[in-house]
Amino acid sequence: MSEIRWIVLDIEGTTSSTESVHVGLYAYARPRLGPWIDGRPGDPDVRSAVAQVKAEAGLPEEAATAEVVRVLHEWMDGDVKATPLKTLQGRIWAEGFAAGELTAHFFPDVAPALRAWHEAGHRLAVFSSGSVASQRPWFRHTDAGDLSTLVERHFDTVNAGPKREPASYTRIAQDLGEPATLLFLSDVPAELDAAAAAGWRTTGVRRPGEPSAAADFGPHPVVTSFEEVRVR
Ligand SMILES: CSCCC(=O)C(=O)COP(=O)(O)O
Ligand SMILES: [Mg+2]
Repeated sequence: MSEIRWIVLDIEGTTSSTESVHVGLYAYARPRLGPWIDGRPGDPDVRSAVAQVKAEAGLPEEAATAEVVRVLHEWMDGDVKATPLKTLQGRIWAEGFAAGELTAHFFPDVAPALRAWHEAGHRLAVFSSGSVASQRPWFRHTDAGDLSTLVERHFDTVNAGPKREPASYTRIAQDLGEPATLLFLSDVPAELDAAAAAGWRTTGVRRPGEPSAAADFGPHPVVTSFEEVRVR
């Protein structure tokens, strides 16, 4: 079997608790979305994200910010991983981290494992629905110290594609290397299925108390902690 060169990490439910994302980050973004959008009328990324929200939600182009925010809130309530929502959330969170108002939660086994894997020569990347703009500060401002220097590459639904589609993993492999040398860790079986279909190695992360505790991981190896992940 090929040596594992890159370990690619999902965030929510894998490195970090779902509660910390939903209660910590989502609650931070929720009241800020409207004023934040209205405060950046000339920002091309914000304009593009707002236009995408309207298109995806079937709103007219002239819809008011309040209508857009209503859709964004609905998506957050359903944890819909819509790219324009992730773009807007990510920019707001990045400011929150920079201002010292947010700290990222990591499960206690994660930071020691990342340091050990890095020390052993494995390279680390992230593939999350959370935007790259939010992934970077998430790993920099953590309750386990600054982990950002361990992570060399960041992928999201913009630069790689949807996480449940094999083509996204093929795209990442074109960047990182031979699929059989890439290991993806995730709490979502459909994401692991997509990675495996692209030739990647996979491990399901079933953490007690997380939504994945009841998931069926099918043929994928399963761990409950990063201490159990086989990287050989
Ligand atoms: C930088 S943390 C943002 C987390 C987030 O918004 C998200 O949707 C996480 O989804 P994942 O693909 O990591 O399960
Ligand atoms: Mg996840």
